[in-house]
Amino acid sequence: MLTLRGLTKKYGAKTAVDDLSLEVVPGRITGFLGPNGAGKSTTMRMIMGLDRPTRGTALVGGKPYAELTHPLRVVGALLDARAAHPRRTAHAHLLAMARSNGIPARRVPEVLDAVGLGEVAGSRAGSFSLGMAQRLDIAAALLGDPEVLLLDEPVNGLDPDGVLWVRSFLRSLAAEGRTVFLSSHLMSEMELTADRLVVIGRGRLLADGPVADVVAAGTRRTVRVRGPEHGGIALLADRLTAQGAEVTRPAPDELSVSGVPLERVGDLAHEARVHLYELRAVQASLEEAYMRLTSQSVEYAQRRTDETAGV
Ligand SMILES: Nc1ncnc2c1ncn2[C@@H]1O[C@H](COP(=O)(O)OP(=O)(O)OP(=O)(O)O)[C@@H](O)[C@H]1O
Repeated sequence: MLTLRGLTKKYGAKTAVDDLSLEVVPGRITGFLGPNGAGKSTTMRMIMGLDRPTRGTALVGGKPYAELTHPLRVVGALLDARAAHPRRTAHAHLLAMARSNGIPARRVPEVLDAVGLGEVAGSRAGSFSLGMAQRLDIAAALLGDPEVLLLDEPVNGLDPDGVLWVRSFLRSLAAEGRTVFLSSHLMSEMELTADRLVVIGRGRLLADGPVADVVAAGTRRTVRVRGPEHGGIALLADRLTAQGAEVTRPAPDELSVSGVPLERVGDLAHEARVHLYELRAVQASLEEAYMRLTSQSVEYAQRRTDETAGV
């Protein structure tokens, strides 16, 4: 369990993390989303005792990190990619970590096998591909068999096989009852991986809950309608607008309707004697919800404009 209470970090006049309170529960993968500069890394650093909060607390398994007797046995983290020295073998890297943290040496082959690196234990970390290096960093995080795992952008730069492996491995760790907290910019990946989501913007909490709830809260339901291009669809658009619906016409035979339930759209079409070819509720994506939730919180508005221009 990870508990943040009123967690705040100021750098001079800049508030990087602003009164953040949340609980990250065991047995689930909780995704940590936010635009650049939202405060994700600062939050993770405070949890790991690498940065001191200006106010508030971050508790890991009920205690601040600094008060943990054997921190690696409580929380494992992947904050910087390629943490191992390139000349060290995977085995030697983990053994050094185990020794300096009072962890039995037998854990080293165990975690190497768990991440699928057992056969290359004697190879130098510098010869590893990005995917293998990522597995080694995850093995290091698992060394103390911790109940809490913290991962900052764990699939950054990985190929599809690597992404799939990380996703299923994290799922198995959550299924063992561990608390898995991971940040990512890849919203589509979060939608597939996370059970719960915490969204922040400008250091403040914007949403916290199951993925489906966050999507529902961040988007408006839309109804897609297709009908006869000439006459019918325009008539229906007028009727819908008169009922207070927000209507756009993405194609000559198509309407996108919000603010009116799907059933009402069907009834209005019937009353207006407009034949419909299609009437369906459009499933909003996490991406859409995220853009809406964070639209007021991006640090560099130009960056968001650039990002969306290509969509
Ligand atoms: N050491 C520091 N000194 C001053 N300002 C800092 C420092 N570290 C972070 N900040 C600022 O705090 C804010 C939050 O930064 P942080 O790196 O936590 O965001 P993030 O959500 O991890 O962003 P990204 O996704 O870009 O890594 C930013 O405005 C950043 O410029």
